[in-house]
Amino acid sequence: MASQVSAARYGKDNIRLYKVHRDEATKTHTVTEMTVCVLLEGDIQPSYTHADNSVVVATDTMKNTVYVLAKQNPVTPPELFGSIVASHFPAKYPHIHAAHVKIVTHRWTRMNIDGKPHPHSFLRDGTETRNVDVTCRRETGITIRSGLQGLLVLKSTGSAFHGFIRDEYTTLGETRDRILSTEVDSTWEWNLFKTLDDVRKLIPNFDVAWQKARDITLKTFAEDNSASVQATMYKMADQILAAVPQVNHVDYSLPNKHYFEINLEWFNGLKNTGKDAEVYAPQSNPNGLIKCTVSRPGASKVLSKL
Ligand SMILES: O=c1[nH]c(=O)c2[nH]c(=O)[nH]c2[nH]1
Repeated sequence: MASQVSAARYGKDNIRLYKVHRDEATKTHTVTEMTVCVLLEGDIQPSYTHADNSVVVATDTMKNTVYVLAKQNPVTPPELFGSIVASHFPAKYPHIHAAHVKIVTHRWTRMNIDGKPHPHSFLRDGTETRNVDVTCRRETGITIRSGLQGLLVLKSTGSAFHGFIRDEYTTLGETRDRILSTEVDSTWEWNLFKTLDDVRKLIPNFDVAWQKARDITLKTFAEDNSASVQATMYKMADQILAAVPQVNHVDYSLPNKHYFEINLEWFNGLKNTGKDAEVYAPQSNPNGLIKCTVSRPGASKVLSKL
């Protein structure tokens, strides 16, 4: 049977990278730590079907390339560095048509010591990451999806859930006051960039967009009198579209991390439900999982990436 390879990409995952910037004038260091994945696409089928390695850029070469490009270029904002790495491969190798680069940037937040920012000491203040997914296709250009992931939040009131379908399968009670907790995964997709120079023109906008998305997420989470995860996440996405004109699509994926009331009536009639609830049981699983893509009116349809 002459079966064909109908889709293929390959590359190096979990490339770990750290870069320091030393400001000689102020003797201040700034550090960046990231994990990079590079996957290539192109005329590589013979490597699968005929054991022909003459078409193979070794994944080890890809790793080396990432380190060289990190030395020669800024690694921030990650949207720019991702675009530099992704553009390199189709430019360098004629048979490679597209490169996919994912960058996860880990937090190293400057320490405050005796009330002053320390010049070279940092702490990991949470598992939240700033992410980019960049694809460079020789034919079309550069697509960038930016995001933040792993931002764990909780509110102890200001959240309700009622009016949902009640039928013979339903046991959940209606609630006008519940705990709401989630781990935010938010993504915003930039309009297509034709060239790397077009990406460079937007350099300041990438950090601003990340900050706005994060601020909007936190403020809306805190202040919205939530009717549901669905309604609150739509408000977040809608505001990001308003705040960042070059973005047409915003995705959220939010687990609903449940906190169950515990009935303690059995212990001498101890009241711990409804308005008396104070001690709860946080649940690991199962959890709700609520996703959406929100698009600017008139924006071209995206294939669902949910
Ligand atoms: O905000 C919520 N949305 C749901 O769809 C849902 N379903 C559920 O059981 N609890 C919740 N909460």
